[in-house]
Amino acid sequence: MPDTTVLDGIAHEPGVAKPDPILVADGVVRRFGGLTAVDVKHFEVQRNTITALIGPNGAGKSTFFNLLTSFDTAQEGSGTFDGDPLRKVSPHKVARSGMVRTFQLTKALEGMSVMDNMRLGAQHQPGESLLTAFVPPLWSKREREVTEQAHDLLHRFKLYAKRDDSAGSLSGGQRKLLEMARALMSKPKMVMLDEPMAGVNPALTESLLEHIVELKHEGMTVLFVEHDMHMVRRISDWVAVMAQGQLIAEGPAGTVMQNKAVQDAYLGEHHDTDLSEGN
Ligand SMILES: Nc1ncnc2c1ncn2[C@@H]1O[C@H](COP(=O)(O)OP(=O)(O)OP(=O)(O)O)[C@@H](O)[C@H]1O
Repeated sequence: MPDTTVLDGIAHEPGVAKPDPILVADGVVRRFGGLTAVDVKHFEVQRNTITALIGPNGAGKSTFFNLLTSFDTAQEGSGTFDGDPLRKVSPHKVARSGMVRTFQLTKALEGMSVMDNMRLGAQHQPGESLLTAFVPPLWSKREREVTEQAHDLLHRFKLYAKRDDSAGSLSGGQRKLLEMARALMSKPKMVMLDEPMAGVNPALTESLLEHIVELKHEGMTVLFVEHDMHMVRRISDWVAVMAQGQLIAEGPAGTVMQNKAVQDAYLGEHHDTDLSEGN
């Protein structure tokens, strides 16, 4: 079982240091023309915990998430993942180093079968090399391993019966499950989830929550961006709040949602989000 009590003694302050951070960002600035979308002085994600990144619309969450996953490049700043520098590394290299993010299914992926989507997810595994691709005996062994791993994950995510269906035929919730299952094909240390609950009907919500908690129990670290406060409260060990590009609060869900700066940020820009206990 992961030991999340390690966060118990940590100050509830933005940018606070953690005992064993797997991801560290320092002085990250991203501007679009005259607009500073992200200006985060310091941010650490504790290993083997579930951390939520929340904030009102336009706070800079997606931009920061893209920077952390190397899908975008900051004008200033640096970061490390598991001790290695993050800057100017391609997303594929990041995946190989053990950090993976989920993607919404694009049109091209929707046209492919569930199983082919899973195979694509295996492309950037740490052990993969050009040699494997060009030596047929190695290739077929690898192919068998990938198929086996995909079948295991599809069973676990209750998508096995759909393995030959096109990904585009799946329901909103099943797509989210496939996005997660596909990400796990790369055997990551850290999983970055972009709004895992968006478009998921209540029937599958519970199952998705359980799968995310399970990732932590298997030793992975999870960072997710989410608007659904109910989910944030249910599964997060730690919550980081952004507003106007900056990190304005950090701490356990209950604490940050009581924070005056957080309540003001939401009241100012996102009237339909209820931060109260009932949510
Ligand atoms: N490619 C871009 N070009 C110009 N401005 C951008 C770009 N991407 C983001 N922005 C701006 O940067 C700011 C932060 O946007 P971002 O999407 O990161 O916020 P967010 O917190 O993820 O919002 P939401 O919760 O609504 O998705 C916004 O003002 C947005 O308009």
